[in-house]
Amino acid sequence: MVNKLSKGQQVVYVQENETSKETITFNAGDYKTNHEFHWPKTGHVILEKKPEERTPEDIRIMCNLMRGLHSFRKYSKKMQNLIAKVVRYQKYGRRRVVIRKGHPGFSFYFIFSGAVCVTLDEDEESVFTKKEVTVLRKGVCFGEIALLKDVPRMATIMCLEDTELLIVDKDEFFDNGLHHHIQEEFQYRLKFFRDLDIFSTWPNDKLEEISDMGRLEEYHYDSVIVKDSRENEWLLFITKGRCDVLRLVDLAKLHSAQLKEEEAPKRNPVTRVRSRSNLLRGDYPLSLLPEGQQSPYPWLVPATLPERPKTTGQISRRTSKEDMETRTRAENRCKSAGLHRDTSIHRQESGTSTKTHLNYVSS
Ligand SMILES: Nc1ncnc2c1ncn2[C@@H]1O[C@@H]2COP(=O)(O)O[C@H]2[C@H]1O
Repeated sequence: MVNKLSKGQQVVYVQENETSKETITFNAGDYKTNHEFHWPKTGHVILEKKPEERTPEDIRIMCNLMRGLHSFRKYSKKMQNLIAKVVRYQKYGRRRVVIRKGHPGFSFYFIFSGAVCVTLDEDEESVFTKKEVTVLRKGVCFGEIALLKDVPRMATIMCLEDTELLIVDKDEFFDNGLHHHIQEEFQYRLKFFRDLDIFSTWPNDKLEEISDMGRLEEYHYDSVIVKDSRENEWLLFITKGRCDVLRLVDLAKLHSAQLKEEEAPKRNPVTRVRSRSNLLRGDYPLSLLPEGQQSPYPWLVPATLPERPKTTGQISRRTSKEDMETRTRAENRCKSAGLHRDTSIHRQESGTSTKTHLNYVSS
């Protein structure tokens, strides 16, 4: 059963109940608020009570509040009720260390608001100077490894801003069977790695080690996974879906293009265009060549390109269709002249889903 609500000028269709099999006919993400909610007063009142004093109504309210956290939603209804019964609240300020690497583990955490950083470094302050760091935000849970494996904490977790955490302590974690769900996720990751050819010669304990340190993340269509791979400290494995690897090079800055141009000033009728536009400080990006304009590199003949696959990520997001075609033509001209490409695209796939699931391993 689908309900119709009006939202300003738009009409929004929503599922009436959780068990309905109807698919939503709009992208829920378009309506997501950017406002981050803090733990409300009603929640504080409930969490001040001891677990045994919390009423069914309290549990219902708690579950509603926690269902905004995707790691909480993964649990069954029954398990959600159990978590809501035993969870406690704690707020940490910026720079506070929640977990320190090497210490024993006593609790498991859900982030309700704010952001924390994961670091394997001895000096946790490095998170404020490193370019690329692992940040965990609202909805993510952490602190499961030390509890499950009965080992010291694998990493230090430090708050990047004021952060609200909902905490399940070790005894409740096991008494309520929370570890089963997490163990299943561990098994899934380990099996994934074991089935990969590149790890076929790895011993089990090493595979388990990288699998434990891995994270499973989910990305929606058209979202950027890594902005700059040179700054990235992770090895990424696609477990489901597909993504493009894009390389952007600013043609206007290409030294080799400049050299070619300087080598053939007489043959190059487009020097005119350059001085007229005065845009480019010496370089002439082929992508800016107007349609019908004679090429500055007459030996380059534009060829018809086979249709390119639709790309996700920055290029398709930033450029219009025309922009994309111009870019592709330019790229082709460069390629046939042995110059640099302005973009290079490698498609990486696993399955055909529009969502991409990644298994991360820190390098
Ligand atoms: N590489 C990582 N990326 C994100 N989180 C991690 C990473 N390694 C460890 N963690 C989390 O940080 C927590 C530190 O305490 P635990 O080892 O108990 O559990 C760990 C995981 O939940």
